[in-house]
Amino acid sequence: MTGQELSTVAVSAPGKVLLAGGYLVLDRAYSGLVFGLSARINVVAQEIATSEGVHLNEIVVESPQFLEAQWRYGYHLADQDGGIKVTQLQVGSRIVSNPFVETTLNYALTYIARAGRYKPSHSVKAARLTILADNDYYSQPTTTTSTSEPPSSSSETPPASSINATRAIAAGRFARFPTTLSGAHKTGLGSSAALVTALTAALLTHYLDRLLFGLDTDQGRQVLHNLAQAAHCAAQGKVGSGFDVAAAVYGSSHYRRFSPAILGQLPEAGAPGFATQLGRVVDGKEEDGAKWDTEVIKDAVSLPAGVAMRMCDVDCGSQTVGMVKQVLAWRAREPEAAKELWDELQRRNDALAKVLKDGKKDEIRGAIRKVREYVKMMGDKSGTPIEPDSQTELLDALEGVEGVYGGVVPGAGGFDAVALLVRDDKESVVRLKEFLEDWSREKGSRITLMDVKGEMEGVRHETLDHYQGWLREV
Ligand SMILES: Nc1ncnc2c1ncn2[C@@H]1O[C@H](COP(=O)(O)OP(=O)(O)OP(=O)(O)O)[C@@H](O)[C@H]1O
Ligand SMILES: C[C@@](O)(CCOP(=O)(O)O)CC(=O)O
Repeated sequence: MTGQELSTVAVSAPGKVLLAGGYLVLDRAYSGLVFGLSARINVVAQEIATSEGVHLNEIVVESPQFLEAQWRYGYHLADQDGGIKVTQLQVGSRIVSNPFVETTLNYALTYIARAGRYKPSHSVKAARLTILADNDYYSQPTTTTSTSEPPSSSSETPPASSINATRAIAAGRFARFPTTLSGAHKTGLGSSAALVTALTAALLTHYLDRLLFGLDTDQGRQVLHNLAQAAHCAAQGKVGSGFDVAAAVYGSSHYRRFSPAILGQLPEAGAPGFATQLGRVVDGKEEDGAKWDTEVIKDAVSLPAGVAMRMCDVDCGSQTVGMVKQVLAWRAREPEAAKELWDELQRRNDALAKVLKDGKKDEIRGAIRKVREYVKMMGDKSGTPIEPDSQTELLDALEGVEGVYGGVVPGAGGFDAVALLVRDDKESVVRLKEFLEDWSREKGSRITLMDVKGEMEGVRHETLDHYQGWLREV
């Protein structure tokens, strides 16, 4: 595996929205209606060329849209089957960590070294990974300029650091932000899950022979899903429902989570036995006791012709932390009442999915109202602002806009977003934008229609022409 040149590859994975099934989907007894989004995180993997006989143990990851967004890592083979472990190297005067990138490298390189039978760790060749995120992942500042030049591909400093502007440059597909990544305002489209998935897919495709891994095979997508779920859970320090990673891999689907126990036995990256255990979990073989029970039914989800799923960013500054804890605490306190509510809400969510799947446009509004009634009840009973009154008022008023079938607070709910089902034509979008401008003015808030739309497709290969000007020569 050491001699040949590795090809440059580009992949992208979509963001997510959980249209129905928030909280329920945490429990395998229930499920969620998940949409993938047109906003994608793209990753390009390139080999870093070295002079003959020189071994460079370095993986460079960068997000040229942001300031100080370059992460460089050395790597070595950890003792006692601990897998490949990366160590962040200092760039400039300080180290800014990126736990999602670092954990993904530990997990993906460990799996690759094992599957590709790389013996010494330096036979994993040096690589550069460039991350480019579609604009809707982060709120754009109110003012944007209209001239956008991607940075020079030969520049040695991270390209975005040469930008002194105080505004994002958003004219192209990929905006350049005048901030660091931590200073950017996320819109909640699942950037970390799409990033972990796209980065894992790029690494697997770049390093492994096509006979060992193919993104377009069921088996390949399963390996990617399992590996990305494991890395994402480790990076975020908890095992969530995983609907965001499933959306990044498979796109829109009816999703039932995996049993959390599947990841329970996995040692920390670098710890003794990590490599073998990770391989066992990711390959998911029944005879190894590692069978995944995730259910992803793509056929169960679609939108009627002429209907689009759109998202609004509600930028009113208030965020509620600990909502999941609060809802689950109520469920534990009042299991019977909660079960009744969960069961009925599941029926209503399924009814909405069926109306959409069957293309019954005239039943969308009624089905959404029924879902919202129970989501509101879940919030009231648990004392959690899942559909807070300000969002209820907005969603009710939106029903009065011609072309809007209805909308919900997606995912965990709260103050920061609504997802709408709308007629997919220009006139409806113009009316919707005008309505949101008037509403924002009246309420002293800022609600914007994002460009992003619901989309069926999951992870995919891309051609390099999308990234012209953003890639360095290596
Ligand atoms: N463009 C990017 N480049 C590099 N890392 C990124 C990028 N976008 C996101 N990340 C990583 O993902 C983290 C954000 O993950 P987090 O789970 O907080 O947000 P999210 O997935 O967008 O949110 P939500 O789950 O609410 O949709 C960042 O701190 C960074 O580690
Ligand atoms: C509350 C929950 O069910 C959904 C959270 O969705 P979101 O991050 O708000 O899009 C949590 C989960 O599924 O991991």
